[in-house]
Amino acid sequence: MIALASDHGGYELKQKVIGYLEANGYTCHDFGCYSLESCDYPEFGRAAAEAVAKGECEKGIVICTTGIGISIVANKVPGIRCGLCADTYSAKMTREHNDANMLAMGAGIVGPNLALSIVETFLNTPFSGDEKHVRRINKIEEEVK
Ligand SMILES: O=C(CO)[C@H](O)[C@H](O)COP(=O)(O)O
Repeated sequence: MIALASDHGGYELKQKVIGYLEANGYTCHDFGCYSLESCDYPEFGRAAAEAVAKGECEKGIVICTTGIGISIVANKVPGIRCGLCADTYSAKMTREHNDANMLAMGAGIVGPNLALSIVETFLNTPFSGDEKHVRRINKIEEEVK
């Protein structure tokens, strides 16, 4: 189960991502928004992040115009490591090194084809499990206690 959320700026790209995910066998839980009407990204991004933090969804993908605001919101939820990615290298590295459980993208930054490549890379790259990365992630979790 993948949690998704966007504001109006990310709505159309989110619909494309949902279509891609469902076509590839994923189940999606869309926490909103549900139209192009202007809205506030914090409420939707927080709802998706809380579902991931509680284990109700395995991973989350959040989208606004830049990806910045909604990634800030997601990263304020304890247990969330949300990587803002505009390229597939970052998507690979945020899984391998940061064990990111959420991906943020900016619909005004990445086009739909690149966005779907980023999503595919993010979902199919495992955490490396390297001791140094585990240690660093544990330090992140200590910082937010
Ligand atoms: O990228 C964003 C936050 O980081 C938002 O999508 C953006 O700020 C929305 O702006 P507007 O209401 O002017 O469309």
